[in-house]
Formats: sequence, structure tokens, C-alpha cells
Amino acid sequence: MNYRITKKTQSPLPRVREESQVPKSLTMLNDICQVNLPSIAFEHLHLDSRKVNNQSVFIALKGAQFDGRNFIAKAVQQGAVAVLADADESSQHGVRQTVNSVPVIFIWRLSHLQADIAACVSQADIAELALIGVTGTNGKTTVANMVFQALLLLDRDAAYVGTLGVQTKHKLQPLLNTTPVAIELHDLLTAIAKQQDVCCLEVSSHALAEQRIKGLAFQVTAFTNLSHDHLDFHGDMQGYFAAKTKLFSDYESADVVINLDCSWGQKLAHQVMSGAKSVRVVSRVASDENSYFLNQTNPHGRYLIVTQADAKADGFELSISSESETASLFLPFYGDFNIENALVAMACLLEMNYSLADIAKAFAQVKPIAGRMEHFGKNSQPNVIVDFAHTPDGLEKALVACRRHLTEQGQLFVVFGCGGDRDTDKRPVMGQIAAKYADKIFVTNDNSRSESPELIAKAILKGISDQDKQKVVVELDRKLAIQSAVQAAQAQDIILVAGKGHETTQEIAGIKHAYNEREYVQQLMEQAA
Ligand SMILES: CC(=O)N[C@H]1[C@@H](OP(=O)(O)OP(=O)(O)OC[C@H]2O[C@@H](n3ccc(=O)[nH]c3=O)[C@H](O)[C@@H]2O)O[C@H](CO)[C@@H](O)[C@@H]1O[C@H](C)C(=O)N[C@@H](C)C(=O)N[C@H](CCC(=O)O)C(=O)O
Ligand SMILES: Nc1ncnc2c1ncn2[C@@H]1O[C@H](COP(=O)(O)OP(=O)(O)OP(=O)(O)O)[C@@H](O)[C@H]1O
Repeated sequence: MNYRITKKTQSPLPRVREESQVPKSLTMLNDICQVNLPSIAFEHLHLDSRKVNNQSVFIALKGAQFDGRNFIAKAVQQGAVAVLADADESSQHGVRQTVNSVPVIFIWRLSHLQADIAACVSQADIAELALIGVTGTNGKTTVANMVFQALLLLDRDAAYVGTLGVQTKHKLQPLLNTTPVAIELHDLLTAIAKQQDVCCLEVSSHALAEQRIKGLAFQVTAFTNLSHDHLDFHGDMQGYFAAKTKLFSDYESADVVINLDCSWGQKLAHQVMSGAKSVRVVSRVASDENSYFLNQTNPHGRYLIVTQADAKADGFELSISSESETASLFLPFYGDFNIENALVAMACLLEMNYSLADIAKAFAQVKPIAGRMEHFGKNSQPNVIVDFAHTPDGLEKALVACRRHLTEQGQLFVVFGCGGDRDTDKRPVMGQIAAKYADKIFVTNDNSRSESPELIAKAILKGISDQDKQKVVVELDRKLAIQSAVQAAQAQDIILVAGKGHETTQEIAGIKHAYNEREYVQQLMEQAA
């Protein structure tokens, strides 16, 4: 193959930031709101009355559950300096009222303006923050968090925003959304920009469809893969793909990383390259389609590929190659899909001008992501894998991923249940999948919610043939089920504990009980060691 090489010269060193404290006045929103707003100084915009302080403008929106306008009095009580509120009809646009002398201005179609408002207010504050945006059906959390961890190991002041919450070197706080809505996201990024100089952001398809990230400019944007999901929101796969591709067409991005090991990735690569954007493609497997992108027809000639991957008990020995460097590393992650995730993450760092040698060194120390194929246990113990997989497809992928790391003598155990009050059809299907891939099955409880755990377990068993039932144990106490699996397993075995991942509660009979599976498994393995 012929590769064209484009060498970058920019230094990877963090930029020196000047503290920007740009004074803000409501009048800055006059053009967007098409109304003359009072000249009132403020620091933050807040959608949630509970977060309001004496430097906030409260944005009162009608939501699906609540009407934010019912919280205006509370926001004013908490110190809001002004309120912008949803107008019920266009004739109300620009109407001013006061609540305890605080102006409340009604704006027609305010929710449609929220992204522009948020971007206008935070623009100057976040201008120096480098953003890495990751989208795709699966692997967003893993990739964005891998980049975040590697950047910390490379001595950068990094932050992460996504499904796990907002994370910096010393702190992790949960968030409601994968990608927060525009006003919350921009407020968060403004706070991050005061301390950090780079932020790895998971970009959900909902966020793209609703323009939650409007106004953001990225240093790197990355695509992991696309598969059947969220079609209730996007209609069909074309609609879903169209929403995802917005990140690469509608937003400024200095560089783009695309995983080719998914046909949608190849389609995206064609689109982005024809738009003459700078692209680095990644691939774990050689294929005819991929060679098309890796050879000289790729005008940018940048790639990252796997040349050798050997599965070991707790990860992969990998040899990787870019257009100009090669490296070997041990990747402490389970499952082939995590090789793809790591390639995407490493490619983002290559685009930030780190050398492959430095990236490989950092990746050897990157920790598994909380509750995503996270493994526990020492050498003399079975490997226990805690994974969030809670759908038939997720369970199958996780089981296949575990099988890849089994030795000939090893057996695969699975501990899982199904949630109550949700998709009942999946129960026997998950039973069938467990029977297909696992040597021993512990059927247990998940979030049974208002349903009977016994009946859910029975529904799971319906998918398992009488012959395979011999390898099934039903233990509805989740902790006991895990404990039984650990006691039954040998050092060479792998136990997949699927369904709860990073969650910290288990909902039984409508009550959410504190339950941290990761902590429990960690303790169990320490006691058993
Ligand atoms: C359907 C949807 O998108 N809902 C989002 C929306 O909620 P909402 O408009 O229904 O808000 P609401 O709860 O009715 O409240 C109305 C207003 O009153 C305010 N309020 C409410 C209570 C109070 O005491 N004080 C107060 O001021 C609220 O802040 C809000 O502005 O605005 C909220 C922020 O204000 C979001 O957190 C919320 O996302 C919910 C949690 C959600 O589940 N969204 C899903 C669809 C989503 O966005 N998912 C993707 C991930 C998809 C994936 O990849 O898996 C995501 O990026 O998270
Ligand atoms: N590249 C991938 N391809 C297929 N499956 C994957 C991939 N990466 C992770 N998974 C599986 O999907 C699960 C979720 O992974 P991750 O949290 O990284 O994805 P996500 O896109 O952020 O999804 P979510 O927003 O639901 O958290 C993992 O537990 C794993 O089983």
C-alpha cells in the first residue's frame, strides 16, 4: 500500500490561558431575543431554579414534566437578578412583569432560542477550552473517558463530560444527561474552562438533533460506530445517521477521527473527506473497504491500524501502526470492541500532536471505565467482569467479548437478570443468549421495580432449553448470586456480571436500595484473595 504522510508540526503543550472574566449584561441577548432587554449584569444562566444564586438569570421553560414558570418566585427568592420566561403566545413576546422588583421578560419560543442564548453568553469564556467531541451508538463513554484519562497521564488539565457525569482529576459528579441541554452544558464548560484547558465531551444523538452543542468549536471530533438504537426518536437508521453526521458537517472541527470497522463509518468517511475535512481513519481489521481509505486515495493519508492483537487473560497485547510510527502496548481492556474504542481514542491524541510512543505509554495505564467490561480479581482468582449490558444485543456482545479471553480450560459464567416494568419480550431472548454462550448461568434480580423478581426469572428461563437448564442456578438475591458464582469458579474462569454497571441503586418493589455492584465485587474479591 502507498501511504501519503502529512506530518504535523504544532506542539502538544497546553496553551497558556489568560483568565477571562468577561462582564455580561442581559442586553447582549437583544438580537437573539429580538427585544430590548434591561441592562442587568449577571454571571450565569440557569434552567433549574434550585441552582439559581444572586448572579443568575433564571430561564423559565415549559417542560415535559414541569412548567419552569411555576418556579419563578422561588428563583427570585434565591437571588435571581432577572428572569426570561416562555411566552404562551406570540403577542406576549417582550411583555415585562416584576416579581419582588426583579424583571421577568416573556419571550416567544424561548426554548428554541436556548442554544443561541447559551452560546452567546459563554462564547468568550470557553474560547480557550480545547474540545474533543465523541459520538456514535456505542463506546462514547469509553472513548471520551479513555482520552480524558490519557490526557491526565500526559500531564494535561483535562475534564470529561458524559454519561458518567462531569469528571476532573479529583472529582466526579453525576449528571442527568449524557450531553446536558445547551444552557446547562455551556454553564458547565464555562466552569471547566476556569480550571482545565481541554474537555472530552460525549455527544449524544439527542444533543445533535436538539442543537445542544450549538456554538461549540472542536479541536477533534470522533465517530465510533452506528447500530440500531433510539429509532423512536430518529425514525429510521438514515435519520439516526443524519443526526450523528451533524457533528462532522455542522460544527467547526480542526480534525476528524472515524472508525472504519462499521459500514456507517465508511459512509461517513466518504462524506467528510469529500467535504475536504482533515480525517484520520482507524481500523482493527484489514478489509477491502478499509484499504480504500488507507491507501493514497485518502487525501490526508492519516490512519491508525492494528497490525497484531493477542487476547490475554486480562487484556490484549497490541501492535499498532500509524502512517509514520509503530508501537506495541498492553491494553488492559476486555473485548475486541474495546480495541476499536482505544484506536479511536489514541487517534484523537495523535490529532492533538502527541507521539504514538507517548500515547502507547499512557494507554498502558488507562483504567477500565466504571462498569464497562471492568474487571476485578487477582491472578490466582477468576476474572469478574462488571458490565452495564442490559439488552439482548449488549449481553451477547459482552459474552462474546469474554469468550475471547478464556483459555482452553476456562469456563464462562454469567450472572444477570432483567428489569421490571420495561420491555418484557427481551427476557426469554436474554435467557437464550446466556445459554448459547455461557457454561454456567446465575439468573438473578435486576431492577425488578414494581414486578415480581420470581416471575421475571421465570420469563428468562422460558428462553432456556430443558437440556441447558442443567447449567442454571436461580438466586434472586443479587449479592448472593455473585458470591455463589465466585465460589463455584476456578482461577481460569471468567464471570460476567451483567446489567448494573456503574449504577448505585437497585430498585425492588418500587424502592431504590443503595447497591454498588463494583464496590461489592471489589470487596468480595479482596475477601476471597
Ligand atoms: C425529554 C428531555 O429531553 N428532557 C430533558 C428536559 O426535561 P424537561 O423539559 O422535561 O424538564 P422538566 O423536568 O419538565 O422541567 C421543566 C423545567 O423546570 C425546571 N425546574 C424543574 C424543577 C424545579 O424544582 N425547578 C425547575 O426550575 C427544569 O430545570 C426545566 O427547565 O430538560 C432537562 C434539563 O432541563 C433534561 O435533563 C431532560 O433530559 C431527560 C433527563 C432525558 O432523559 N433526556 C433524554 C431524552 C436524553 O437527552 N438522552 C440523551 C442520551 C441518549 C443516549 O445516548 O442514551 C442525553 O444526551 O442525555
Ligand atoms: N465500540 C463498541 N462497539 C460495540 N459495543 C460496545 C462498544 N464499546 C462499548 N460497547 C458496549 O456498550 C456498553 C456501553 O459502552 P459505553 O458506555 O462506552 O457506550 P456509550 O456510547 O457511551 O453508551 P451509553 O450512552 O449508553 O453509556 C459497554 O458496556 C459495552 O458492553
